[in-house]
Amino acid sequence: MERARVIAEAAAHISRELGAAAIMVSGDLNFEGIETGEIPVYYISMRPKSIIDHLVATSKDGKSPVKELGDQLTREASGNVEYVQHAAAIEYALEGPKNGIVVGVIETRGSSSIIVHNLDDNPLIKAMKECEERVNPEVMNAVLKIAFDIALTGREGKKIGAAFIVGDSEEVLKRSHQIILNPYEGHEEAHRNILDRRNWESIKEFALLDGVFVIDETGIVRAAGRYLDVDGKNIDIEKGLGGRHVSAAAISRDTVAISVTVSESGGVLRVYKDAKETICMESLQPASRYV
Ligand SMILES: Nc1ncnc2c1ncn2[C@@H]1O[C@H](COP(=O)(O)OP(=O)(O)OP(=O)(O)O)[C@@H](O)[C@H]1O
Repeated sequence: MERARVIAEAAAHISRELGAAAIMVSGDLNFEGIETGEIPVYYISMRPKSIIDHLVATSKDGKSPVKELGDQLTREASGNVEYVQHAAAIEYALEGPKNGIVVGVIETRGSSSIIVHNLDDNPLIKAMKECEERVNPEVMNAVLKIAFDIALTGREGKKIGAAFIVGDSEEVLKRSHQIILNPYEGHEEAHRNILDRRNWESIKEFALLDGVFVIDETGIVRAAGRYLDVDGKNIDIEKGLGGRHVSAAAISRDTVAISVTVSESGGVLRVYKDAKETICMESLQPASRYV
């Protein structure tokens, strides 16, 4: 039997035995005709760039070829685990499995890996769940979906950035002002509710404006085009990030709001809580589901 088939059969067997919630596949593997016991198979998109960078960061410091190969395999294995964690967290935020085991199958030209991953131990999912303790999970979920979409597709073919400050909205409004007229002012709540998908297009449109979105605990957009009047001193975030990220982190220190940002430059989604970056993810194309 060809290698890919053997790997797919083995992954399906492991998944059935462990009662997995999903199989996540990357690479040229065909599950047609393989008994998966109704476990859904997701085809995930390419590895995020950060993981590829990590993989190719080989150190050539005079190590023996065997040690070099060992290091390369370790990097490859940890890169694959990170890749499955990342893809599973994105599917968690979209409509994918919420808990249990996910079996990841990564097929590259040189190697095949089967990774058994417990979603309960996924650091990104844990961080999302911690946010959900503070903000209505449905509201958090809607914000993440919109943010992923903005990170992935931008607007009119251009990459754009955005920031959503979610929860504790009275305090956030007190610590901010409009830089342009608030496009949500005076509109009925039904048209400002982030839980209603029909309002998502206009939210994405207003993401083009300068400033942040302020969203209350029930999902009502209180304002867009809002400037955060916060003190960015002593905010310890990744070097190279500017005003959008510093102010988003600072407002999460000064209030109990959660900040979700999308960077214009790299399409990276970050979440700040209590001034700390708790999530940093490159956007990936949503997986396509096979079963
Ligand atoms: N204090 C603030 N409050 C609200 N919005 C802000 C604030 N500072 C900056 N912004 C918004 O962020 C945009 C980008 O600013 P800047 O490039 O300094 O941030 P950044 O963190 O580097 O973001 P990106 O990675 O997306 O470029 C500004 O055009 C503005 O819309």
